[in-house]
Amino acid sequence: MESKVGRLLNQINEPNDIKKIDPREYRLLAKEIRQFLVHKISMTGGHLASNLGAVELTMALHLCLDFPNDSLVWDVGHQSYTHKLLTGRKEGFDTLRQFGGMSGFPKRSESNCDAFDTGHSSTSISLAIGMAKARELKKEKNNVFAVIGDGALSGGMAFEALNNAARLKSNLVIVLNDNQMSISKNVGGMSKYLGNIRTSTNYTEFKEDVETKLRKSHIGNALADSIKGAKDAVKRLFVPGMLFEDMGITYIGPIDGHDVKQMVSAFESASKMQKAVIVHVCTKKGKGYLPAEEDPSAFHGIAPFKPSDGTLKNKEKYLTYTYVFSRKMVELADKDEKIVAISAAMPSGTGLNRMAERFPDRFFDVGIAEEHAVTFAAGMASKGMKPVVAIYSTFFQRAYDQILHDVCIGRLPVIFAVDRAGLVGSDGETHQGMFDISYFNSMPNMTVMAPKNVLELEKMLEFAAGFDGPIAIRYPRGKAYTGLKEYDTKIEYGKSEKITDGVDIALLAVGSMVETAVKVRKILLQHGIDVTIVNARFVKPLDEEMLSDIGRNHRYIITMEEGILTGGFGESVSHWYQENAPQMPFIRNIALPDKFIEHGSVEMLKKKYKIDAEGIAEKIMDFTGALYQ
Ligand SMILES: Cc1ncc(C[n+]2csc(CCOP(=O)(O)OP(=O)(O)O)c2C)c(N)n1
Ligand SMILES: CC(=O)[C@@H](O)[C@H](O)COP(=O)(O)O
Ligand SMILES: [Mg+2]
Repeated sequence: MESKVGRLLNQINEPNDIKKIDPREYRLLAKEIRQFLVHKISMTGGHLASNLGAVELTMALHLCLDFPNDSLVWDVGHQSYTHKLLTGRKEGFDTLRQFGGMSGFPKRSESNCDAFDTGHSSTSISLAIGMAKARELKKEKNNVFAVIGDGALSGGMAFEALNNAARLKSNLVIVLNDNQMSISKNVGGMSKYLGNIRTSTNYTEFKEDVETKLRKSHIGNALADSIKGAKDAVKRLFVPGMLFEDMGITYIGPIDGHDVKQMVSAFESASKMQKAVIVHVCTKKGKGYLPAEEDPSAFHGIAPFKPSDGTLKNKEKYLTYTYVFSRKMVELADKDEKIVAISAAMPSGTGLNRMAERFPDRFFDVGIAEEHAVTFAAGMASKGMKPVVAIYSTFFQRAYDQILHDVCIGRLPVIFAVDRAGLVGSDGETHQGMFDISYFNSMPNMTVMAPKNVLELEKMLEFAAGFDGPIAIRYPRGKAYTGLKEYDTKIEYGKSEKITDGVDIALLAVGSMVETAVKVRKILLQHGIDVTIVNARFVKPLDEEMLSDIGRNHRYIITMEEGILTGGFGESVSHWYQENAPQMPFIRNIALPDKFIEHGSVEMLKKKYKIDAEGIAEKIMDFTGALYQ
């Protein structure tokens, strides 16, 4: 693959510049874009495969739309790289997903051609309906297009939106980018339906052909009308997209999503109809780069790699919490046949693929449907099963009410494996796992735990498997902590673990923050300050005996958590002392600020927000300054 910006891409520096390109050169332009994407993403990492698949689709959209007047909503937004390129953001690719650099998702702050900031799945149709309605009310004239993948179409919100879209009286074009893939293979009834459409006759051509030919022929209109009636009755047998048509949404397709000309003509026709129209385009995830075509899941979100063969540049192997979780799940499931596992379209991201291989009948991928995943688990738990729902912290946000209403009220034994809890890094503000402590903490009947290291994750999973009630275990992305192995006391409900005994200052740390607390202690020791470290283990319920003890023996109490301050562990601890301590200790809560955290490496972000060891030690010295000057 060549790395330089090609001749045609070089001519595209502003929105709508693509319209100046000679149509005979579209194929070459698509090639240049792919070369550019592979080259740049090989250096920064990013969502390669989805973007390679959407090159011609994005070109066709840009040929039909007028930016920034028209609105184009990208579902999830991970496939918007070509859109960024065609709207004058070539240079941004040097800093893609890096601290201070260009985001990997659409961002209105980055360009007025980005209609909405996205990151979570299945929102595009709702957003686009909202924009179309606003356009109607404001009596404006512009196009509103949504691009949704077949994976994102498995999400409940997308179905809710389709239900609503059928009532639109003005134009809305929903482009369904069907590559038969979510991150892994796409699953479910809708995916099967789309598969059937793909393999059926192209009725769009057929329908027009039959009617036009009849009306033009000497058979005449009367016969055409009567045949049309009969045809309507039988067409359900083989007409593609009839499900959408029956709902009141016009269906066009399936169309080759790598044929710019075909797509342009479909988009132009679709944009003339005063209603919602679905244009179904079929694409290949990873198109044009063999390693990504062969393994689109691996190249969905990829770390920097060698473009020559697609192998990762950083060969360092390290243990992750996800891996430890996946291994332990299989072990637990082996011992207890009531244990089942549920994933919302992320079997490999959560490590549940191991469970899927070992116990295919007890593993369920429900698609991008976090709300359904949780209530489905509640149903199983109500019948005596022990479901483990493994979802990233950021995506569990979707299922707040299902956890609260369907699981917690009935105290059902559902285990929530909260992966990617804490800062995740380069995906940025839509993906940071910083709210889960607060939302799980707010739920009655919920137990919330966080392991300090890999061994403790295993122990917590064992504990949870034998626990009768809702329980969440949160653990972070990336390299797992393997230190402090010697601290492995039995997990007891609501009990913390003392790591070191010091004087005056106690650090009460949650999960990943125990490792940081050990580092903070080292720094403080250099200043002659020895501190007590407590591994909280449980965020909820609080270890009241420990709090009472620590409160009696320490003047300063520092809580530490990798989550937002509001509603978090620190606030619970402060509140407990307020209510229970005869004399209030000085308390400082170390947590993430009440704001959305941008993209960048986790290390940099921790430094910026002063939740790294140095930052925390500095805060502690400031806070306790009077004592130690
Ligand atoms: C609510 C939510 N759950 C999970 C994800 C993780 N996720 C990002 S992209 C993706 C697959 C999307 O598949 P599709 O829409 O078909 O797009 P493709 O990558 O195939 O182009 C998933 C599961 C997410 N972004 N949002
Ligand atoms: C776009 C999206 O939501 C996912 O692809 C996400 O980026 C995956 O994150 P991990 O890399 O942590 O699995
Ligand atoms: Mg897809």
